[in-house]
Amino acid sequence: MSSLVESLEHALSPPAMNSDLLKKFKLGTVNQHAGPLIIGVAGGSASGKTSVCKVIEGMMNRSATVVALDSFYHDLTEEQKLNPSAVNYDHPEMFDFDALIEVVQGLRRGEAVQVPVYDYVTSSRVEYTTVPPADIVLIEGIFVLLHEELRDLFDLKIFVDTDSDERLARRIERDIAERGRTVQSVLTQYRQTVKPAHDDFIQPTMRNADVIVPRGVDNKSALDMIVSYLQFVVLQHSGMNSPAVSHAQLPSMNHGYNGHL
Ligand SMILES: Nc1ncnc2c1ncn2[C@@H]1O[C@H](COP(=O)(O)OP(=O)(O)O)[C@@H](O)[C@H]1O
Ligand SMILES: O=c1ccn([C@@H]2O[C@H](COP(=O)(O)O)[C@@H](O)[C@H]2O)c(=O)[nH]1
Repeated sequence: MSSLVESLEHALSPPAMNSDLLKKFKLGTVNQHAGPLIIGVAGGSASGKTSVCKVIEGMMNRSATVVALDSFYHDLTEEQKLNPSAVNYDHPEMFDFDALIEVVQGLRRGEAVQVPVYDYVTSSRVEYTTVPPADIVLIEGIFVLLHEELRDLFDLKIFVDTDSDERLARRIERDIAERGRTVQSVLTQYRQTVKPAHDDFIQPTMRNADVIVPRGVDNKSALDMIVSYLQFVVLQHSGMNSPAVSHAQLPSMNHGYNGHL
């Protein structure tokens, strides 16, 4: 145990892991509640939140599931429906946080939950899907570290920190390929709402994170450390080990992830 704590302390330079989390980790009190570990993953648009979640999900040797804040956009008003491309999708009031909190609480109780499926092309909820319970629940979205009640449900808070020029480049490619946009529409939306929201609401939530992951999935060391940490906490939580579990009992750092999705 102490060797793991020491290696985490040395490997993660501040502010990568905050001292509160390290303290809880040392005391073995990260996850005090029954049920799965709930992890919030925030970051700017196209920072790599979804990709980071998918990699963590794939590396865990326990069941894991990902729920996106974007599934919880409110329905557009009749007026907004007349011109959906003029809507500001980057304001916290656009989301139904209460519905997301209910879903997180259900998963925390070990229940299957109904989650909306959002269509970015039509900016609407198209159906619902059943998400089964899992040992690890990842909640990703631009504002997941902003909303206090939601934030308080997380056992670990991660912020994916990717340069804004790289995020814009990715957003242009992704939104044209997957979300029915043009270069011009992506640039206009970025200037009018995406960048201001990032500066005003999203970037400041980095201070609420326990762990900051620069460069997203390119940061293989950070993902290895997060997964080892989660395996350890799940083991501790499931009573398979005492808090004095030794480093040697930890799952291997090599989970077969080679840096590619
Ligand atoms: N490290 C990376 N290098 C290159 N492209 C990436 C990287 N991470 C994510 N992407 C791509 O960038 C886009 C946005 O990534 P995604 O994980 O969906 O971000 P977010 O969930 O933060 O919007 C996707 O098309 C994804 O394939
Ligand atoms: O109808 C919509 C809904 C959302 N958006 C944009 O999506 C991003 C958030 O998703 P990420 O996967 O985190 O990028 C947000 O910045 C909205 O601008 C949209 O364009 N249309």
